[in-house]
Amino acid sequence: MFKVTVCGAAGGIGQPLSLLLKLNTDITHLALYDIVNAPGVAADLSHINTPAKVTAHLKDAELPNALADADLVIIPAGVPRKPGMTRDDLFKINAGIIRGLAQAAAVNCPKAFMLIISNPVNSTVPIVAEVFKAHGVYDPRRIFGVTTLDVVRASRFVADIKSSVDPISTRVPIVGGHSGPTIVPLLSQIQPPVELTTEEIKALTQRIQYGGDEVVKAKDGAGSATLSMAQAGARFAQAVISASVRGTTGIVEPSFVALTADPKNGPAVQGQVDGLAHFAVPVELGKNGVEKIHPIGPLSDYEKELLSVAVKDLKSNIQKGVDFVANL
Ligand SMILES: NC(=O)c1ccc[n+]([C@@H]2O[C@H](COP(=O)([O-])OP(=O)(O)OC[C@H]3O[C@@H](n4cnc5c(N)ncnc54)[C@H](O)[C@@H]3O)[C@@H](O)[C@H]2O)c1
Ligand SMILES: O=C(O)C[C@H](O)C(=O)O
Repeated sequence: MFKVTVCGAAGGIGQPLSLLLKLNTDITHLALYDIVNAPGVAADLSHINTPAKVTAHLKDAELPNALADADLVIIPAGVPRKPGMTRDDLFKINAGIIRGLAQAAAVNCPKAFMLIISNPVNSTVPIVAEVFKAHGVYDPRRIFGVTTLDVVRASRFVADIKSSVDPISTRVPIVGGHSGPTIVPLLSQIQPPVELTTEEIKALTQRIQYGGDEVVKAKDGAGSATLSMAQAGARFAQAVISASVRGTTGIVEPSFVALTADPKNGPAVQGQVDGLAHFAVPVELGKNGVEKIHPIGPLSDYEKELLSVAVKDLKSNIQKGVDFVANL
């Protein structure tokens, strides 16, 4: 039995993400929550002949039912960017939405894996962590900021300029956070290795850091990435589910997590990033969520510069989330 709840299930990400989750045969119950249109999405998906039972949960009164006994909660609820906006501009609206959903999750499914997609991820993940702390149910191994889209894009963008590169199997480690300069691609560590010139490294780094803006611009006011995000979110959910339900070992995915999630290796990363509480790192998944935080590895001088810029922004983004919960 494995119940997944999608909060924001009727949205641009929520609908294709729920479709991909309905196709996941490890899921036995898919609960779809939104403040609009959840019944329509649920009725539609419930006709697909896969095992998951689909239930609809509309508006506040249905939130406890949606979350009750969930094993995994994935949250793409909230507003997306329009051209000219930064992800941080979304804080004003999304912080309150995430806080409310986290409060309900802390009460109704305190042991669930929490996968946060809503922006600004650098602040919304600390909000969820602080709410869980306030309820006395915090387990840093179970709260994840979904940064998978950055690595999905990065492998595709490398393949765009190197025709011999397989975009499916090529892995580009990305550390830091999920917004412009906090996204730090480690192109010196691509696996399998790819030879890149200094110009190619700079151009690729810029494109990976601002990949989200490409979509926002192309959608021209109609939102941000939804379909690629749904694929990335389903991939990350599958990774967490495979490690926890099937006990599959050796699954490594990037995620924005608390460095305390791995008391053995987290402090080593912390030493490199000036005491940040949260950081996007390659994470090895296990039965309880974060099993191991992988080291950042040796960085080129260029990557070290990028990292020092990222750390400054991250510090204030994280503090903003922490303060939002503290100043209730
Ligand atoms: N982490 C990432 O890589 C990544 C990628 C793309 C988008 N995003 C973010 O995901 C979020 C959603 O994007 P979208 O394009 O799906 O937006 P959208 O507007 O299409 O959908 C958002 C959905 O959330 C619902 N919603 C609003 N308040 C809610 C609440 N209190 N409870 C439950 N549902 C609520 C809305 O009704 C809507 O259906 C945005 O914040 C966006 O910036 C993150
Ligand atoms: O760019 C955005 O605002 C959405 C998302 O964070 C993305 O990276 O596509």
